Amino acid sequence: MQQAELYIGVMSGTSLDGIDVVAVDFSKQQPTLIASFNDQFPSELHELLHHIALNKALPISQIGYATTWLSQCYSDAINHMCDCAGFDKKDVQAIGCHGQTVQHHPQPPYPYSIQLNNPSLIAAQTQITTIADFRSKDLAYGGQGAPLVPAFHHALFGKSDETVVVLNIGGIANISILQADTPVSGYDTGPGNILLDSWINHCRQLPMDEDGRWALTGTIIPELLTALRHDDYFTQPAPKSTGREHFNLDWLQSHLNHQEKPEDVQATLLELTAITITEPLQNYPSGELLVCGGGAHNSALMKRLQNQLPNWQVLTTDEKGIHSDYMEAIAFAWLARQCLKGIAIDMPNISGASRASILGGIFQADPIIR
Ligand SMILES: Nc1ncnc2c1ncn2[C@@H]1O[C@H](COP(=O)(O)OP(=O)(O)OP(=O)(O)O)[C@@H](O)[C@H]1O
Ligand SMILES: CC(=O)N[C@H]1[C@@H]2OC[C@@H](O2)[C@@H](O)[C@@H]1O[C@H](C)C(=O)O
Repeated sequence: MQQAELYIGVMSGTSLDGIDVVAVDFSKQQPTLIASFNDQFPSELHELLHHIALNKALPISQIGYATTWLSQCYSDAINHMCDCAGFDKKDVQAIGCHGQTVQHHPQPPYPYSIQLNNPSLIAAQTQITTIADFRSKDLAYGGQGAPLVPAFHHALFGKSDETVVVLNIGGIANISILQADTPVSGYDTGPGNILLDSWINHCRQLPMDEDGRWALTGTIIPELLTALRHDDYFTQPAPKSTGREHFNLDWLQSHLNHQEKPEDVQATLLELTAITITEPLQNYPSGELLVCGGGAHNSALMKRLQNQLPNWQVLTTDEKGIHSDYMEAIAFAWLARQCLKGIAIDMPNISGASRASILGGIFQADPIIR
């Protein structure tokens, strides 16, 4: 029997909705999800991370404290998943842990992308080699450092004659364009769930607009939609990447006259999200749009995507055998594997980096003391 090739992937994304952990076997043609676990952040940690991500004035000690607490949560989630799945941690080759992005600034002269993470703590608490800091090398070669998943989407789905676009709707939305005879490309289109979550949270203290139900009670405000679409990010050519430091509640409120009905603002945000995702795809006559990330559960948003791309087939990646909630975590398991094997990730057409490079830093597990 073929030996399993087990890796663990850990993702906590810009939505700040918690931690996804997966165990993946790469010994078969398609990665096989062996186990998964989703954990919420403790509410105090959630609030702290939110403050840091919004660049609110905080003593630096709070960043240290949040990093250790977060990494402890990652370790606990990994250990919990391994215990529940009942596999021996010695069989796991490595963990790929993205960390929590709190600032992403790929612009010169001093580009940086900050993910809170303590991979030494994770290696110590899990006794599994841990790989982290996946973005810095790409930034060092002049790339955006994001998005990284298009390389994985390519490895996963290959390229066919038909245009295939993989769309992740997380806090930020990003696309990967897979086309025969064309290098894989991909970039962040702009807001995914971030504005929808922020506005409903501000107005109704809810974490999300489930299935877009509140947005559906409102009416799109054309002037507001036009004003929001005027943001320079949307017309900027790729390579490009963005984050919460740009698209956030303050950004939205700077465009409001505060006479709007709140549900109309939500309807407008849903439309903005759908339009900015589909606009770049209007250049293709047809194709397959494979959606993953939490936004794939937003049925109102999914309907708008299909309406705006009438000649496309809009599906979730579940229909292609990859769990849409765990795509990013699976990608970090894959990135850990590529790093451990010393395989360079081909990013130039995606991030604008000057060369392909081996992404991630390795934090070794320690030998067993007898
Ligand atoms: N049933 C639902 N209806 C509407 N929205 C939903 C639903 N389920 C999940 N979501 C949205 O998905 C979000 C979480 O998505 P996901 O976990 O993919 O984000 P992330 O990984 O944090 O983001 P990123 O990919 O930007 O790093 C939630 O914050 C919520 O907005
Ligand atoms: C800097 C950062 O953390 N960016 C995230 C974010 O979330 C979605 C989008 O923006 C993407 O660019 C990226 O995450 C995925 C995992 C990526 O690098 O492909």
